Amino acid sequence: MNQLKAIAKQHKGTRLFLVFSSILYALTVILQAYFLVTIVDAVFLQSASFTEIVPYLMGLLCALVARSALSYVNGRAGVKMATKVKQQFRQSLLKKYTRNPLQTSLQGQSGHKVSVFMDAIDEIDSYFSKYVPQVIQTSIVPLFIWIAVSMEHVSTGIIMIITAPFIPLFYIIIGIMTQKKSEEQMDKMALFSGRFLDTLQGLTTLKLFGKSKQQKDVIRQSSLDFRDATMEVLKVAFVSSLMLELISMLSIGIIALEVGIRLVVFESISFYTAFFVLVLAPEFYLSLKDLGTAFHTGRGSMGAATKIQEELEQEEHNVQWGEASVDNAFDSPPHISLDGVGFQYGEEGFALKSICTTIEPYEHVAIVGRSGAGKSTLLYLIAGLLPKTEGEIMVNHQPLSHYKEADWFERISYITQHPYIFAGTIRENIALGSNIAASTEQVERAAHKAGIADLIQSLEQGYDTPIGEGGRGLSGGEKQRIAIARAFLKQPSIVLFDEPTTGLDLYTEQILQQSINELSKNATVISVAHRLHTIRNADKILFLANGELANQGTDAQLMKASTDYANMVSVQQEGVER
Ligand SMILES: Nc1ncnc2c1ncn2[C@@H]1O[C@H](COP(=O)(O)OP(=O)(O)OP(=O)(O)O)[C@@H](O)[C@H]1O
Repeated sequence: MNQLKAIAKQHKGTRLFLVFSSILYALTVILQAYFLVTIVDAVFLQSASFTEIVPYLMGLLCALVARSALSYVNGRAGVKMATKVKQQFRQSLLKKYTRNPLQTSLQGQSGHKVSVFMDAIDEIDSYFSKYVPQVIQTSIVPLFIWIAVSMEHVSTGIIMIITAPFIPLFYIIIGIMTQKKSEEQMDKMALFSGRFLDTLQGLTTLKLFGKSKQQKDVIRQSSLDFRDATMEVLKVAFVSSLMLELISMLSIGIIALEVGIRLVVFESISFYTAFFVLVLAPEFYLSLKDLGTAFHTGRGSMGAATKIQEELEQEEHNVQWGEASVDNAFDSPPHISLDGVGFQYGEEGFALKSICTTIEPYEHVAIVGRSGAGKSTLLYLIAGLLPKTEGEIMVNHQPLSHYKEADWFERISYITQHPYIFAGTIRENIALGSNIAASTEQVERAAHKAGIADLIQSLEQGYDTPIGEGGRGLSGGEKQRIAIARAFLKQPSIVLFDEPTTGLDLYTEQILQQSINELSKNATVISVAHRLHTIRNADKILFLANGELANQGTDAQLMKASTDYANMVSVQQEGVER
C-alpha cells in the first residue's frame, strides 16, 4: 500500500491537476443545483415567463457541460497516470528478468512470471485510474457541497456531518477484507497460470508416464481454487456496494424527512431551500459512495502490488559489468585466467571451489568430470552468465567485470545441447547471430559452414520455412546446426560448448564436429565434453570432481597423474568399443 502511495506521490503534477479540476467540478455541481432549483422555483412558484428564465437555463446548460467535461478530464488524467505507472513496473520487472537471464529461466515457474508481468500489473491500473482521482475528488466535492448546504440550511449540514462518517468507516472495514482476499486471488491465479504452462510444456512426458489424468485434475483443482477466490472477492464487492447504497439511502431519507417536516408541518423553510438541499444531498453521498467503490478496487490493486513487489524483491545475484570497451582490449581471442574462482547455488547448494587455471588464445580446453561435478556451472561462470562468489576471472589481465556486458557477449558464442529456436523463419533464427542486419548471402554462407544448407534448400520454403513455436519442428542435430550457423555469422573470439554432440548419431556428430573445428580456427574453444576425441585432442583438460579442480593438463599428463581420470577414460573407451 505504502509503495503505491509513494508512487502516486511522485506524480505531483497530475495530483495538482486533479485537485484543481475537482474544485471546478464541485462548483459545477453546486451551480447545477442552484440553476435547477432557481428555474423550478421561478416557473412553479413565481410564475416567471420563459424569457425571464432563459439566462438560468443557459447557466444550467453550461454547468452540465462543464461537469461532464471535468468528469472526462479527471478520468483521463487518472488513466494517463495509470499507464505511466504500469509502464514503470513492467520496465522494472523486465530489467530484473534480463539482468540475470540464467536465474530467471531456472527459478520459479514461467507461467507465474507471465501472470505477474501481465495480470498483476494490469490489476494495479484501477488504483491510479480510479482510486487516486476519486480520493482527491471525494476530499473536495462533499466538503464544498456541505458548505453550500450548511449555508442554506444548518440542520441539514449537521445531519450530513453525523451520517457521513459511516460510509468511510464501512468501506475501510470492507477494504481491509478485500485486500487479503484479492492477494489470495492473485496467488491462485499465478499458481493456475504456472501449472497450466508447466503442464502444456511437459504434456508428452505426462502422457508417456500415464499421468495426464492426474495432471488434468491438478489443473482443474487450481482453476476451481482461482474461481472460488474470485467469487470471494466479488462477494465482498457486492455486499459492500449493497451496504453503501443502504447507508446513503437511509441518510438521504433522514434529510428528506427533516426537510419535509420543516417545510410542510412547521413551514419554517422556503421551497427553494428545501429543494436546493434535496438536490445536493444525493450528490454529497454519491461522492462518498463512489470513493467506497474506488476503495474496493484500490485495495484489490494493493494485493496485486504486493505480488509484484515480492517478485521485484526476490534475491538476485547479478554479474557485475564495467564500462571498458572490449574493442580497445582485444580483437583476437584474449588470454583468460581463473584466479580461485568459486560459486555457490544459494546458501547451502552445490559449490564450485577455488578454480585456478589459465586459458591461452586459440587453446582448446575440455572440461570433464562426472555428472554433477560442476562442469556446466564453470562454463556459465566463464561465459559471464553466473556471478562468481569468490576469486576473479581475468580477461587480458583485467577482471571480466571491467568490460561492458554487451561487448563481452558480442565476442562469445555459447552453444548448448538445447539451443533455443524462436518462432520465426530459419533465416531469422540464423540471422540472430549477427548484430547488424545479415545479408541473404551471409546467412546462406553461415548455414553452409554449419552443414545445414542442403537440408534447408530441400525444404519447400527454403530459408523462409517457419520454425520454432508454431512452426516446423527440428531435430536435436538440426537445432545444433542452426546454433552453429548463428555462431559462424557472429565470428566470436571465444566459443563455449556445453556437450553439444551428446545424444547425436555418429554421422550428425561428424558434421557438427567439422563445423566446430572450422569455428575453432579463429577462436578459443572451451567445451564441456564427454566424447573421447574431444577430450584427447584438447590442449588442456580441466578435470572436475565434486566442484573442485582435481587435476589439469593434457590427456597424457592426466592419464599418468589421476587414476580417477584414467578410470573415466577407460569407461568411455569401453563404451566406444562396445
Ligand atoms: N539452478 C541451480 N540451483 C541449485 N543447484 C543447481 C542449479 N543448477 C545446478 N545445480 C547443482 O549444481 C551441481 C552441478 O551442476 P552442473 O550442471 O554444473 O553439473 P555438470 O557437471 O554439468 O553435470 P552434467 O554432466 O550432468 O550436466 C549439481 O549438483 C546440480 O544439482
